[in-house]
Amino acid sequence: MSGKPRKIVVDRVSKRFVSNGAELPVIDDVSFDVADGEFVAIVGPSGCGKSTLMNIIAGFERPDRGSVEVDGVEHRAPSPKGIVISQHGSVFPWLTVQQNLMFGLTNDRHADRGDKAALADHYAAMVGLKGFEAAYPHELSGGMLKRVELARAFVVKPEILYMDEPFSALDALMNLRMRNELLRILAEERHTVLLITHDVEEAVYMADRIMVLSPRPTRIQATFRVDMPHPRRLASPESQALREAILKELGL
Ligand SMILES: Nc1ncnc2c1ncn2[C@@H]1O[C@H](COP(=O)(O)OP(=O)(O)OP(=O)(O)O)[C@@H](O)[C@H]1O
Repeated sequence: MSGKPRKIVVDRVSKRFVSNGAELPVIDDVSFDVADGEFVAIVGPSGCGKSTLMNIIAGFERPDRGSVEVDGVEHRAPSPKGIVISQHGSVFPWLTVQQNLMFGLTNDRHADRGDKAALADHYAAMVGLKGFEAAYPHELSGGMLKRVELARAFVVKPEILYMDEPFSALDALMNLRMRNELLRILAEERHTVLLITHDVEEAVYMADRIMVLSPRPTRIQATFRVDMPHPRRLASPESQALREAILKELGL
């Protein structure tokens, strides 16, 4: 992270839930930084607390102890600097693709409706949805819907993208396409990305750094820096060695 400003600082975050009167410790003293423009992937065993950690970092959940800072300011609620893309999807079914993309654009930033529509169409084209601006979500495939979602996140130009298993509902081919789409957009527009995934190859293919979380209550078990240039080849000896090392950390 040499020289780059720190975008996100997670400092000694702990969290437990109380469920049926029993305490469930989920996050145990987790600290890490994310540099401005860095792509950090988080992998970990099922149920270890990845989504909880992401929710805390994105400001949707409060930690019991510790803090999260974004640009040096403590982050206690969701901020317009960041946008979440989750596996559940958040496209409005009653709006067209263009209307969905225009939804997050506030009036003060984008003078008139024509500007907003042009921006929406630009991002629709960017994710390969040119010609589908007037289509409704039910007229699109699952992969196209995911692309609407990606465009919807990018159109508001967030500084931080919080991605929680964003492509896990897609088939393998579409998953690969979306990874490349995302990398292409990131090469054009710099964003800081935090990605949660259970797919080790997805992390190896895209991230600058991969953190492996331990089983619950989760801690950072290992960190791997990925210095390979893009486009990466998952079949390369370097990628394979990294994948093996991460799987070993996960006990697989
Ligand atoms: N609001 C809540 N109240 C009580 N328990 C919760 C709550 N949210 C999460 N948990 C529990 O915390 C633990 C961690 O959940 P979390 O969703 O963060 O894990 P995860 O690593 O994202 O899981 P997965 O890999 O299966 O998506 C689980 O045991 C879950 O049941």
